[in-house]
Amino acid sequence: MSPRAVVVGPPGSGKSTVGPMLAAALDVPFRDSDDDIVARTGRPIADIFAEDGEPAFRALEEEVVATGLEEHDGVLSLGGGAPLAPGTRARLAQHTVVFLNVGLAAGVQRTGLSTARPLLAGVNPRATFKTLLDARLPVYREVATVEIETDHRSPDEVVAAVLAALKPGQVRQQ
Ligand SMILES: Nc1ncnc2c1ncn2[C@@H]1O[C@H](COP(=O)(O)OP(=O)(O)O)[C@@H](O)[C@H]1O
Ligand SMILES: O=C(O)C1=C[C@@H](OP(=O)(O)O)[C@@H](O)[C@H](O)C1
Ligand SMILES: [Mg+2]
Repeated sequence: MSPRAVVVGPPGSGKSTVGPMLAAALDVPFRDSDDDIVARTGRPIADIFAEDGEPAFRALEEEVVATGLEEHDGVLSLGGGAPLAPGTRARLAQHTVVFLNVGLAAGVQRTGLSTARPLLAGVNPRATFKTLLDARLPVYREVATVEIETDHRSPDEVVAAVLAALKPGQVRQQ
Protein backbone atom coordinates (compact mmCIF):
# COMPACT_ATOMS: atom_id res chain seq x y z
CA MET A 1 0.00 0.00 0.00
CA SER A 2 1.20 3.48 -0.80
CA PRO A 3 -0.36 6.97 -0.83
CA ARG A 4 -1.74 8.22 -4.14
CA ALA A 5 -0.16 11.55 -3.28
CA VAL A 6 1.84 12.99 -0.38
CA VAL A 7 1.33 16.74 0.18
CA VAL A 8 4.19 18.90 1.49
CA GLY A 9 4.81 22.64 1.80
CA PRO A 10 5.15 25.52 4.24
CA PRO A 11 2.59 26.27 6.94
CA GLY A 12 -0.41 27.99 5.36
CA SER A 13 0.16 26.49 1.92
CA GLY A 14 -3.10 24.60 2.37
CA LYS A 15 -1.95 21.01 2.95
CA SER A 16 -4.65 20.32 5.55
CA THR A 17 -7.34 22.17 3.57
CA VAL A 18 -6.60 21.02 0.03
CA GLY A 19 -5.55 17.47 1.04
CA PRO A 20 -9.07 16.30 2.00
CA MET A 21 -10.55 17.99 -1.11
CA LEU A 22 -7.98 16.27 -3.32
CA ALA A 23 -8.74 12.95 -1.62
CA ALA A 24 -12.47 13.46 -2.24
CA ALA A 25 -11.81 14.29 -5.90
CA LEU A 26 -9.73 11.10 -6.27
CA ASP A 27 -12.27 9.11 -4.19
CA VAL A 28 -9.60 7.93 -1.74
CA PRO A 29 -9.21 8.37 2.05
CA PHE A 30 -7.32 11.29 3.65
CA ARG A 31 -4.77 11.40 6.45
CA ASP A 32 -2.78 14.28 7.98
CA SER A 33 0.40 13.57 9.95
CA ASP A 34 -0.42 16.29 12.49
CA ASP A 35 -3.81 14.65 13.16
CA ASP A 36 -2.06 11.29 13.54
CA ILE A 37 0.34 12.80 16.11
CA VAL A 38 -2.55 14.31 18.09
CA ALA A 39 -4.48 11.03 17.94
CA ARG A 40 -1.47 8.99 19.02
CA THR A 41 -0.41 11.23 21.93
CA GLY A 42 -3.77 12.68 22.93
CA ARG A 43 -2.08 16.10 23.06
CA PRO A 44 -2.20 19.22 20.85
CA ILE A 45 0.90 19.92 18.70
CA ALA A 46 1.60 23.16 20.60
CA ASP A 47 1.72 21.27 23.93
CA ILE A 48 4.17 18.70 22.54
CA PHE A 49 6.48 21.52 21.35
CA ALA A 50 6.18 23.40 24.66
CA GLU A 51 6.54 20.44 27.01
CA ASP A 52 8.81 18.01 25.12
CA GLY A 53 10.65 20.36 22.73
CA GLU A 54 10.99 20.40 18.95
CA PRO A 55 13.46 17.47 18.65
CA ALA A 56 11.00 15.16 20.44
CA PHE A 57 8.21 16.37 18.15
CA ARG A 58 10.36 15.76 15.06
CA ALA A 59 11.23 12.21 16.17
CA LEU A 60 7.56 11.41 16.72
CA GLU A 61 6.67 13.07 13.41
CA GLU A 62 9.21 10.97 11.49
CA GLU A 63 7.74 7.77 12.96
CA VAL A 64 4.15 8.78 12.24
CA VAL A 65 5.02 9.82 8.66
CA ALA A 66 6.88 6.53 8.03
CA THR A 67 3.80 4.63 9.21
CA GLY A 68 1.51 6.74 7.01
CA LEU A 69 3.72 6.17 3.96
CA GLU A 70 3.59 2.42 4.58
CA GLU A 71 -0.05 1.88 5.39
CA HIS A 72 -2.10 4.71 3.85
CA ASP A 73 -3.34 4.40 0.28
CA GLY A 74 -5.03 7.78 -0.15
CA VAL A 75 -3.81 11.37 0.15
CA LEU A 76 -1.34 11.99 2.99
CA SER A 77 -0.69 15.59 4.03
CA LEU A 78 2.43 16.18 6.14
CA GLY A 79 3.21 18.86 8.70
CA GLY A 80 5.28 21.66 7.17
CA GLY A 81 8.55 20.61 8.82
CA ALA A 82 8.29 16.87 8.16
CA PRO A 83 10.61 16.82 5.10
CA LEU A 84 13.41 18.32 7.23
CA ALA A 85 14.13 14.82 8.53
CA PRO A 86 16.67 13.10 6.25
CA GLY A 87 14.97 9.73 6.83
CA THR A 88 11.65 11.16 5.66
CA ARG A 89 13.29 12.68 2.58
CA ALA A 90 14.76 9.28 1.70
CA ARG A 91 11.34 7.62 2.10
CA LEU A 92 9.64 10.32 -0.01
CA ALA A 93 11.93 9.48 -2.95
CA GLN A 94 9.65 6.47 -3.59
CA HIS A 95 6.43 8.51 -3.66
CA THR A 96 4.36 10.97 -5.65
CA VAL A 97 4.93 14.22 -3.75
CA VAL A 98 2.91 17.40 -4.33
CA PHE A 99 4.62 20.59 -3.13
CA LEU A 100 2.05 23.30 -2.39
CA ASN A 101 3.99 26.55 -2.44
CA VAL A 102 2.98 29.83 -0.81
CA GLY A 103 4.75 33.19 -0.78
CA LEU A 104 5.64 35.23 2.26
CA ALA A 105 2.64 37.60 2.21
CA ALA A 106 -0.05 34.96 1.69
CA GLY A 107 1.66 32.52 4.07
CA VAL A 108 1.78 35.08 6.88
CA GLN A 109 -1.80 36.13 6.21
CA ARG A 110 -3.12 32.56 6.22
CA THR A 111 -1.30 31.51 9.39
CA GLY A 112 -1.57 34.83 11.24
CA LEU A 113 -4.81 34.25 13.08
CA SER A 114 -3.92 30.84 14.46
CA THR A 115 -1.97 30.12 17.64
CA ALA A 116 -1.75 26.41 16.76
CA ARG A 117 1.68 26.67 15.07
CA PRO A 118 4.30 27.11 17.80
CA LEU A 119 7.12 27.88 15.34
CA LEU A 120 5.28 31.02 14.16
CA ALA A 121 4.12 32.16 17.59
CA GLY A 122 7.06 34.53 18.29
CA VAL A 123 7.17 38.32 18.23
CA ASN A 124 7.90 38.67 14.49
CA PRO A 125 6.03 35.96 12.58
CA ARG A 126 6.86 37.59 9.23
CA ALA A 127 10.64 37.37 9.81
CA THR A 128 10.26 33.83 11.15
CA PHE A 129 8.21 32.84 8.11
CA LYS A 130 10.82 34.32 5.75
CA THR A 131 13.66 32.42 7.46
CA LEU A 132 11.57 29.25 7.32
CA LEU A 133 10.79 29.69 3.59
CA ASP A 134 14.44 30.43 2.71
CA ALA A 135 15.65 27.35 4.56
CA ARG A 136 12.94 25.00 3.36
CA LEU A 137 12.25 25.81 -0.29
CA PRO A 138 15.22 23.70 -1.48
CA VAL A 139 14.06 20.86 0.78
CA TYR A 140 10.52 20.88 -0.61
CA ARG A 141 11.87 21.06 -4.16
CA GLU A 142 14.20 18.14 -3.50
CA VAL A 143 11.33 15.82 -2.55
CA ALA A 144 8.60 17.11 -4.89
CA THR A 145 7.42 15.49 -8.08
CA VAL A 146 5.15 18.47 -8.81
CA GLU A 147 5.06 22.06 -7.47
CA ILE A 148 1.84 24.07 -7.38
CA GLU A 149 1.65 27.79 -6.61
CA THR A 150 -1.27 28.57 -4.29
CA ASP A 151 -0.99 32.36 -3.72
CA HIS A 152 -3.59 33.38 -6.27
CA ARG A 153 -5.68 30.23 -6.29
CA SER A 154 -8.68 29.26 -4.18
CA PRO A 155 -8.53 25.79 -2.58
CA ASP A 156 -10.81 24.48 -5.39
CA GLU A 157 -8.43 25.93 -7.98
CA VAL A 158 -5.45 24.36 -6.22
CA VAL A 159 -7.16 20.95 -6.35
CA ALA A 160 -7.82 21.40 -10.08
CA ALA A 161 -4.17 22.38 -10.65
CA VAL A 162 -2.92 19.35 -8.71
CA LEU A 163 -5.19 16.98 -10.63
CA ALA A 164 -3.99 18.45 -13.93
CA ALA A 165 -0.36 18.10 -12.81
CA LEU A 166 -0.70 14.48 -11.66
CA LYS A 167 -0.31 13.13 -15.15
CA PRO A 168 1.30 9.69 -15.52
CA GLY A 169 4.78 11.19 -15.96
CA GLN A 170 4.69 12.81 -12.51
CA VAL A 171 3.29 9.80 -10.66
CA ARG A 172 5.83 7.43 -9.16
CA GLN A 173 4.59 3.91 -9.72
CA GLN A 174 4.92 1.53 -6.76
N1 LIG B 1 -5.57 28.46 -1.61
C1 LIG B 1 -5.98 29.09 -0.48
N2 LIG B 1 -6.50 30.33 -0.56
C2 LIG B 1 -6.88 31.00 0.56
N3 LIG B 1 -6.81 30.48 1.81
C3 LIG B 1 -6.31 29.25 1.95
C4 LIG B 1 -5.87 28.48 0.82
N4 LIG B 1 -5.42 27.28 1.27
C5 LIG B 1 -5.58 27.30 2.63
N5 LIG B 1 -6.12 28.47 3.03
C6 LIG B 1 -6.39 28.87 4.42
O1 LIG B 1 -5.14 29.02 5.07
C7 LIG B 1 -5.20 28.53 6.40
C8 LIG B 1 -4.13 27.48 6.57
O2 LIG B 1 -4.46 26.35 5.77
P1 LIG B 1 -3.99 24.88 6.14
O3 LIG B 1 -4.68 23.94 5.22
O4 LIG B 1 -4.14 24.63 7.61
O5 LIG B 1 -2.44 24.95 5.77
P2 LIG B 1 -1.28 23.96 6.14
O6 LIG B 1 -1.87 22.64 6.55
O7 LIG B 1 -0.48 23.86 4.88
O8 LIG B 1 -0.51 24.64 7.23
C9 LIG B 1 -6.62 28.04 6.60
O9 LIG B 1 -7.37 29.05 7.24
C10 LIG B 1 -7.15 27.80 5.20
O10 LIG B 1 -8.52 27.99 5.11
O1 LIG C 1 6.33 23.95 9.72
C1 LIG C 1 6.43 23.32 10.79
O2 LIG C 1 7.55 23.01 11.27
C2 LIG C 1 5.19 22.88 11.47
C3 LIG C 1 4.01 22.92 10.77
C4 LIG C 1 2.72 22.50 11.36
O3 LIG C 1 1.91 21.91 10.33
P1 LIG C 1 1.29 22.74 9.09
O4 LIG C 1 2.40 22.89 8.07
O5 LIG C 1 0.20 21.87 8.60
O6 LIG C 1 0.83 24.05 9.61
C5 LIG C 1 2.93 21.54 12.52
O7 LIG C 1 3.38 20.28 12.05
C6 LIG C 1 3.91 22.08 13.50
O8 LIG C 1 3.35 23.26 14.06
C7 LIG C 1 5.29 22.37 12.87
MG1 LIG D 1 -1.61 21.32 8.20
